[in-house]
Amino acid sequence: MTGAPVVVTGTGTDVGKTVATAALAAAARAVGLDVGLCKPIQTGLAAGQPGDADEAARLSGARRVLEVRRLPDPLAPETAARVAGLPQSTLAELVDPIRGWLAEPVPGDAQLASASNCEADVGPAWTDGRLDLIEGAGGVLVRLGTDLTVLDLAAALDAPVIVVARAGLGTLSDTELAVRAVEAAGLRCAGIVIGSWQYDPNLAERLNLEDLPRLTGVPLLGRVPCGAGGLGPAEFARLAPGWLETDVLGIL
Ligand SMILES: Nc1ncnc2c1ncn2[C@@H]1O[C@H](COP(=O)(O)OP(=O)(O)OP(=O)(O)O)[C@@H](O)[C@H]1O
Ligand SMILES: C[C@H](N)[C@H](N)CCCCCC(=O)O
Ligand SMILES: [Mg+2]
Repeated sequence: MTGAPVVVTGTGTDVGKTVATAALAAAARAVGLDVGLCKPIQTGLAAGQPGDADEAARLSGARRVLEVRRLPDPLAPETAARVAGLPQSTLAELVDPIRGWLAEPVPGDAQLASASNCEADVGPAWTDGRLDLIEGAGGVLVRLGTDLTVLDLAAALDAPVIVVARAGLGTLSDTELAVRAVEAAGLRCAGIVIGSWQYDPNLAERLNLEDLPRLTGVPLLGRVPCGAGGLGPAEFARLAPGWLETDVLGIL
């Protein structure tokens, strides 16, 4: 029985979903979990260019990557398909390949941490030594297809959802709206990750550390330092677990 994957969405584009996904992947690998990284629809990249899932794998060292569909223009997937004159993605066209990917056994040489001997207190997101992370496109209500969002994917996969948010002034309303959208869809929002944390946070950023969990009702799971995406993989993998709450895997 495979645990549910975890969907990583955000309050918008460029908030840090990919780097936060990579950080979660690195933290899971650090306790022996085998990590899978999925991007259902990648937009804005030509064939052969590394996508978000490839980038998160590069940074974290995770080896299982799935990108279901790629569309050429840097737009919301539904818009990108329309302007390219291509058919819209359906829920089944995204979920079925993901389910097949989730059903694949992890590589035989993976040194898996079973639930019994895993050092960390990890939660129900995995049962057989794996954690699979699915990154949406842009913000939580971005259309992946006609009347289709990443929340529909999360619901179909029974996946908890992490919201990646900005650090500064303006994030309180954006983040609460995103969390409310997740919960209005009947999904569990496992928590918030700040996707780009300044080394010298200003007053609003410092206070948001308390106000984000207080106002949304979900925990702040960590902060990814700004520029983290520019670290080398070894440095990223070494530092990333420290950016997240020590019990983050238990919460998932
Ligand atoms: N290689 C890098 N070097 C420095 N900064 C980076 C690098 N990659 C990403 N960043 C920065 O980190 C922040 C988050 O980028 P990221 O790609 O994780 O956002 P995202 O939410 O995944 O975007 P999208 O909606 O396109 O998926 C951005 O400010 C980006 O400029
Ligand atoms: C192309 C970019 N990298 C993102 N993946 C797509 C972001 C779509 C945002 C749509 C919107 O909210 O206006
Ligand atoms: Mg991304």
